Amino acid sequence: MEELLANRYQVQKLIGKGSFGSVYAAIDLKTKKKLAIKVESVSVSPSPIEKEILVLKKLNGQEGFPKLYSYGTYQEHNYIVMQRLGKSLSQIFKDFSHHFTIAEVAYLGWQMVKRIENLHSMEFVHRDIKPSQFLVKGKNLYLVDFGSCKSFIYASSFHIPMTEDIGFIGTHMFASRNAHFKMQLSRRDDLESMCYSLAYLLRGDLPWMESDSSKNTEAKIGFRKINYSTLALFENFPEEFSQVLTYIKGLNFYYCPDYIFITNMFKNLLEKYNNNSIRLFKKPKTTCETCSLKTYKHTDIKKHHEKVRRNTQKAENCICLTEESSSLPEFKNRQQVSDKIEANASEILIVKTQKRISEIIKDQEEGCNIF
Ligand SMILES: Nc1ncnc2c1ncn2[C@@H]1O[C@H](COP(=O)(O)OP(=O)(O)OP(=O)(O)O)[C@@H](O)[C@H]1O
Repeated sequence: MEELLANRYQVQKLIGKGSFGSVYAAIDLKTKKKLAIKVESVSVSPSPIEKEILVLKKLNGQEGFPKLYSYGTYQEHNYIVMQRLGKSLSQIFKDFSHHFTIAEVAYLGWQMVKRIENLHSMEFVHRDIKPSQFLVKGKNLYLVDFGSCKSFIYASSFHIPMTEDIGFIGTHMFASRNAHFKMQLSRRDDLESMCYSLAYLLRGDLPWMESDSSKNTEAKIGFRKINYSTLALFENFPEEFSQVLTYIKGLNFYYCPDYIFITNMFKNLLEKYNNNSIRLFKKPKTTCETCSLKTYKHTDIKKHHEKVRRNTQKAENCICLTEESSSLPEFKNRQQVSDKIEANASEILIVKTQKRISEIIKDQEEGCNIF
């Protein structure tokens, strides 16, 4: 990948890799805007990027979808220049040690339905809904990756027919049951995958995934998914989640889902559970396992350790080692200083005692009296 694309976009670093392409952070030298550039080889056919351009153009930067700035072909690669967004839900879920509250998942459900409804209103089905396709920026959730999209309307007003044997489309873990049957997918399937994404964010796993990856073939996962009951999937969680999935599972291939019904279910849940406790859009404080500071705000652990190292050096070089010391204005963590003093003091005591004992033994050997 060249560092300067189309004489305007300065490519900075790789931020994500998908099955077909790579996504780079970049900067527009003209406007100074922070951008993301998705790149894929021209040899990929049919080209997911071409489909993505078509969908992004139609979405036209609506709330919750990345803005499209430019696209083209450059040195055997197709590329899209778009708005740069933040972390994906799967990355944030990891940052929160795979634990979201019910209010957080209900909030995400509410936002996800809005995005999916919006995409459907443009006559596209996404066909690969999963947590990593939702990116956060500011207080908004964005839906990305439109390479698997399909228009479900043809000749201006006809719904595509329900055909079979179209091949598997999507991601095994989150795909709808119809996807495992290789059936043509419609609006209901995006919503089914959304429910599996929410189940994953509530539970931290999905029951059809085995730890032994050889057991996770498309057919085996499909079989387990079909036989797993909706109630069992959301056992121990508010019934609204299973009610939504039961409703979606009952939808006809051609049917326009009742998005308001689904949205209201999540809104009700938000009212029941404390919706002030949503942490998703704040930077998490994480427990650091490798050093003495309990929490850190830096998302970059290297930066965090560098700071701890600098602070520790200051403590070691300090002359006045008392907790109240005013000679350490820049050293914020006084507790750490006092812990260090205690550790140093007991070490000195041990050395002194050992020295004294060896002196006593020496004196005894030389026949001195000890009082
Ligand atoms: N606009 C963006 N801003 C910031 N990061 C992005 C953006 N678009 C995508 N990414 C990051 O790049 C990763 C890969 O992007 P994307 O999913 O679009 O690629 P893909 O090749 O279509 O992936 P796959 O086929 O595996 O779903 C995403 O998970 C996300 O972390």
